[in-house]
Parts: sequence; C-alpha cells; structure tokens
Amino acid sequence: MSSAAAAQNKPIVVSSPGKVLIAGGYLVLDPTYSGVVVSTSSRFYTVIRAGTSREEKGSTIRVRSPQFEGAEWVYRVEAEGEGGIEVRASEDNSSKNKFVHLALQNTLSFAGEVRGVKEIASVLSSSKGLDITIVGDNDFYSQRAQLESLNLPRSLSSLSSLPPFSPQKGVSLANVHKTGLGSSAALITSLVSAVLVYFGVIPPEGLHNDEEKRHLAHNVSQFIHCLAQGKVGSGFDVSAAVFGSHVYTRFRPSVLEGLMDGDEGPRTALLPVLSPSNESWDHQVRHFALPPLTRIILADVDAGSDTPSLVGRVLKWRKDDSERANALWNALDALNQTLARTLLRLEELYEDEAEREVYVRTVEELSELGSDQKIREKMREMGTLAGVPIEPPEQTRLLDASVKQAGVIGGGVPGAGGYDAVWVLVFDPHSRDQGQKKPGPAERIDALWCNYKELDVSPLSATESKGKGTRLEELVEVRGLREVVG
Ligand SMILES: Nc1ncnc2c1ncn2[C@@H]1O[C@H](COP(=O)(O)OP(=O)(O)O)[C@@H](O)[C@H]1O
Ligand SMILES: C[C@@](O)(CCOP(=O)(O)OP(=O)(O)O)CC(=O)O
Repeated sequence: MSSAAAAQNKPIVVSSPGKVLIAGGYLVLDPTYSGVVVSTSSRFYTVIRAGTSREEKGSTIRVRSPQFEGAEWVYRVEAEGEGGIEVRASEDNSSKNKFVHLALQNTLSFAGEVRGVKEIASVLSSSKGLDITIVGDNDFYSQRAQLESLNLPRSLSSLSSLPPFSPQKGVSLANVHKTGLGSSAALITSLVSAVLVYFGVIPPEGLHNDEEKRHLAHNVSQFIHCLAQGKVGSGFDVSAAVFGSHVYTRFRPSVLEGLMDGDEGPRTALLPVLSPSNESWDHQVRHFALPPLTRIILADVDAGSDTPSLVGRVLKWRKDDSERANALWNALDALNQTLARTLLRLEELYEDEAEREVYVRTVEELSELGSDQKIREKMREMGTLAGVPIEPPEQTRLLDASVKQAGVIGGGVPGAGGYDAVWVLVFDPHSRDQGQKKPGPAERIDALWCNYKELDVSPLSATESKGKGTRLEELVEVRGLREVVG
C-alpha cells in the first residue's frame, strides 16, 4: 500500500477551523466583491483509523460522532474495477447523515480516479475497513444547557472550565442548536482532507506546504459541501476551513454546474473539474489576519434567523432596485476593503522590529478609547431598503452597548446578520504576558454580555486561528481528543 499513513496503521487526524464573516455579507455572493473572513480557533477534527471488519467482499466504514446520541453510521463500500466505487448506507443505521455519506462517496470516487480503484480497494482491505470519528469543538454547538446544568454563568471563564468536546447530553445531531461557526463546512473539509491524506491523494505534509494540494482539498470540499447543501453558495465558509483567515473572492458557480445533478452526486468524472489546474476555478484567497494584541470575541444570541430567506430577500431587492443597490454595495465594499487594509497595516507595523514598541504602546492607549462604526450603518441601510432585519434594533442596542466599552475596535453582525450572533474586535494589550492581568476590554465585554437582559447572549470561547486553515494533527497533542475517540 503506497499510502504511508495507512501502511503504518497510524491514525490520521485532520482539523479544520470554523469561520466568521466580519465584512462582506451578501456582497461576497457576487465575484465582483469580496469578504473578510476570520477563521476560528474552534475546529472540527476527523480521526481515521484502520477498521476491524473481516469481509470477503467489499469493506465497511464506521463513522461516529460521540458528542451526540445515536450518531453512528455504517457504510458498505464496494470498489471494483470498471464499476467505480459505491458507498451505501447500512439499512441498520438509525439515522441518515447526508453530509457524511456524500463526503465519503465523492471523496472515495475522486481518490479512485486519481490513484485507481484497485489501489483504493487494496488500502481498504488491508486496513480492514475504516473507523472514523468526527468531533467539533464546544463552540460549534450551544453550551447553554450544559452551563445551566452546572449552575455556571454564561461567561468566557465558565466556558473554559468545560471539558473539551463536551457531549450534548440527550441531544441528537438533528436537534442540536448550532452557533453559526459553519459546522458543516468545517466538518466536510476535515473529513474530505483526512480521506484524501489516508488514501495517499495528498501527502500528509502537503496540507501545510503545497499550495496545489491545498487547492485540491478546497475544490473537492467545496464541491461536496455544495452538493450536500443542494446549492452553490459563495463558499467563503469552506474556503476559511481550508485556508484560514483571508479576504475571499468567490469562484464562478458555473465551474460546478456539470457536477451538481443527481441526489447522490455525479456519475461523470470528477478529476477534470476538481483538479487545481482547471482554470475555471477563479476564486481568490488574499492574506488577512487580525492585528497582534487584538482579540475577536463572538457571541451566540439565542434568537435565530434563517440565512437562506434573508439572502433570497436581499438578492430580490438588489434585482428590483439595482441602481440604488449597486451604489450601496460599492460604498459598502469600499468600507470593507478599507477595514481589511487598515487591520493589515497594523499587522505590518507589528512585524517591523523598529515599530513594535510604538505599536504596543499605542494599543495600550487605544484600549482605553472608543470606536467608529460606518460599516454597520451601511448594513442597516441595506436592511431597511431590502425590508430585511440585517441588524435588527435589538442587535443594534447590544452592539452599541458593546462598542461603547473602552478598547473596542469595532463589531457587527457576522455573515448574513439577523438575530443569531454578534462579533466584536477588542484591543488585548496584555495577551503577550501570560498570567497577568488587570481587567481589559475583553473582560468588560464578557461582563456586559453576562449581565445583558434584552437578549440572551452567550459568548463563544473562540479566538482567531493563526493555524492557516486545515492541518494535520497528532492525536495525543489535541487536548481531550484521544479520550473522546476511545
Ligand atoms: N459532529 C458532527 N458529526 C457528523 N455530522 C455533523 C456534525 N456536525 C454537523 N454535521 C453535519 O452537518 C449538518 C449541518 O449542516 P448545516 O445545517 O448546513 O450546518 P451549518 O449551518 O452549521 O453549516 C448536519 O446535518 C450533519 O449532517
Ligand atoms: C449572506 C452570505 O453572504 C453570508 C452568510 O454568512 P453566515 O455566516 O450568516 O452563514 P451561515 O453559516 O449559513 O449562517 C451568504 C453566503 O456568502 O453564502
């Protein structure tokens, strides 16, 4: 077996981060504009180990999500010469997982095209099938019930006291309360990338140092995520899961058109479309990172919004009132790009040894001052014109109270907006010195949200991931992972 990982029987562990679109909601659906997406320290992990099944014909893949009740799915794989690769859900499964099933079917088909169906069959058979475990960091799912049962306030310090990969007691995957970090994109990306590594399509180090292989992981994950969602969205969430924080310009949806037919995925060859050398993939990924000595703080607000319906209404307004909409989008885009440039400029200053001390002192001073909020103003204007609650009044009041705190750089409703989440960026002057500290902007926000009455606000523990997207992990080095995988 030429896949080194599979040959050594060593578990393959791949993680992918969640996302927050801090600027460019709606605009990012159009390739003319771009969005600023921050990847989160909260990640999805896929662990692939050799299985234990002894079968004459075909192989079994067992997938488990131990954080949930009844979340185990068994698939039979038949991989035979001309017939290609067929992944079938066992009839004994107590639930379906369309995302996982489509990911396995299409990633294995893709691997079969690259390495040959025989090779995939041989890896599967010498591994005795596969045992796959998928877990997401606590932030992907609401921890309200867990905190309540422990009598803990909804604060950052309570969250840090929860065990990693906390089980969602008594909750099935279908009923879980998601927090908007993009669980399905992070899940698909980590699962697809782990399978590609396991079967030797991507060498393990390729996820870190080979741009072409990273684009390959992107194209396959992007396609499968679109297939599972039944539509081609902007794809910023999958892009963040693969590449980490960046300024994202979407691909033209036509690249995937030929592959989107059929519920179970296409019957045509995947490689010509998904190959990184296919020039129809025209997405752009430009460097972005939040500045040093700042911290993003996210909150899940317990009053959801339905993103597809917001999107439908905004796009209809853009069509009906195109002149005004385009003028507004151009103005908003200019502000979004200025935000990205300004934050990047701060990063450059910090990188410059000669400027660093000035930068640090300035952050210390700014952490006692207030902020400016032009992007929010324009987003609200768009909401009013389109008749859509992009930043509803309750969220406006929460954000106004938050950005009024000393040391807050800015904030907003992420992505499509609505009622379900907010983000703020604060100066974090003491993040360099461990073990400090006098209360700073992050603590002020934490206290404000914890005592907030009008909305039920629950912070997330995530900060920005500097880990550059999808990465290979060592099982024993991820806190709590070995225990949860069993
Ligand atoms: N821990 C998990 N294990 C397995 N599948 C998961 C897990 N978390 C999410 N999923 C899959 O992702 C789907 C959720 O997708 P979606 O509703 O698009 O969520 P999101 O908006 O968070 O991306 C679930 O139905 C399930 O198929
Ligand atoms: C409107 C959008 O541009 C951004 C939506 O971002 P969200 O972060 O709100 O999305 P969900 O994860 O689906 O809740 C639509 C898109 O780009 O696909």
